[in-house]
Amino acid sequence: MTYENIKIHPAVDGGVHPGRSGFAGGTLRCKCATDPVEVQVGAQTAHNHVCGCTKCWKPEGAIFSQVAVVGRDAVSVTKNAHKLKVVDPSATIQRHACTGCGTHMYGRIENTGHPFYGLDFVHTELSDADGWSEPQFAAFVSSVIESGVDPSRMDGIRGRLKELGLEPYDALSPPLMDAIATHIAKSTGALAA
Ligand SMILES: N[C@@H](CCC(=O)N[C@@H](CSCO)C(=O)NCC(=O)O)C(=O)O
Ligand SMILES: [Zn+2]
Ligand SMILES: [Zn+2]
Repeated sequence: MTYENIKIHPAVDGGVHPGRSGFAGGTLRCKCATDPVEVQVGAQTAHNHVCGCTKCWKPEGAIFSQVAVVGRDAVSVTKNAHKLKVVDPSATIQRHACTGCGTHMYGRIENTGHPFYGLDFVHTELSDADGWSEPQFAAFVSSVIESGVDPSRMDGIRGRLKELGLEPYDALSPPLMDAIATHIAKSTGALAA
């Protein structure tokens, strides 16, 4: 059985396109027809994934976002920074969105104690460069229901994700969840630092 007609995200619906080793970054551009915000990302991304959570930015019609991380030092706003505003200042990931078109340009963690402090979250489909790291798994899959996806569609959605090689998880992937737990255990003293 094929689940080919189930749409996940435009970047993967035709099959996952592999990244290129040696790729060193590019420019993300928002969707505004005039004065778009531009963000320079000066490195290859890591841990790219599709995310079903309600907080990550999705292109029109998509039920998943595509989101990767990159060192915050590699990220700089190069055009129209004045259009950016943090979507939810109380969130762990401070998503800087364009007030003109709503596109999230980068998400930053300001809590220095957070396991992922130092990494920014970016949507590399906002760049026309070819070579960004490809998505490796699907995170927060059950959360698409929170955006209004009918629960009866979940078997098909998980089937399609598996067909694409994007193993579905209802949180982050096991290695990332283990990294978070290790960080917490070291900060509480349950594990030696
Ligand atoms: N069911 C919730 C889940 C939201 C959530 O925890 N999202 C994750 C993943 S975002 C990128 O992978 C997270 O880490 N969020 C922290 C934050 O958003 O600040 C929902 O769907 O809303
Ligand atoms: Zn914009
Ligand atoms: Zn998310």
